[in-house]
Amino acid sequence: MGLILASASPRRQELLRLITEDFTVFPAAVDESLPPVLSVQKAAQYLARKKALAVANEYPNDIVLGSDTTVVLENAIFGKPKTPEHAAEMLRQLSGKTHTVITGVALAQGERVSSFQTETAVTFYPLTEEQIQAYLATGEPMDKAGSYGIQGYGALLVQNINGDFYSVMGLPVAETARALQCFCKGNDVL
Ligand SMILES: Cc1cn([C@H]2C[C@H](O)[C@@H](COP(=O)(O)OP(=O)(O)OP(=O)(O)O)O2)c(=O)[nH]c1=O
Repeated sequence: MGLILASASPRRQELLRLITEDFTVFPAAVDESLPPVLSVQKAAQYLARKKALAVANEYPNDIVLGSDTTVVLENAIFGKPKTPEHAAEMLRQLSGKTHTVITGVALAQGERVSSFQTETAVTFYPLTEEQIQAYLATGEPMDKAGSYGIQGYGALLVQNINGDFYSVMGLPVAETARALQCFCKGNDVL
């Protein structure tokens, strides 16, 4: 029995390595559309479970970790930008406000699945159009929820966080380590 990370995210791979080097990567290819009745607060955990179960179905003997990070502002989900202008528009909306980054984490083995989510409040400085364009020019926004990376140049946008930095980056490392221990003992994670 091994551990599989069902993620194409290089950040998640980097963060999981803080827990263990002994895992393989098998990105989950799932439809990330959301049921209309699902609240935005539950979307990240819903998608984390969907990713983990999709890969667990392929590898029923292994433990599979799936995760999803969403940026939520005023009850709207900001996913990964489709174009640079879409990214700029997200950053204009996030400017000077506090949003919530929700990261869902799911562990699955066969049909067994257990999950949790963490929420971090992130406050942006008010951003000028010049700052937004300069950040876009780094290329960093394009593969990240909310069009920013707190671990990179995006650090310059952030005035304050309240919660887990690593959860914003893509994986709440300490909680995931403890969840893995619980799951491996046959218990639910939280
Ligand atoms: C908010 C924020 C997100 N991100 C990244 C983490 C995730 O890679 C991405 C959120 O998109 P996700 O859909 O959660 O993950 P992904 O598509 O990159 O990978 P996979 O679905 O295969 O697991 O945004 C950062 O790197 N830094 C940040 O500050």
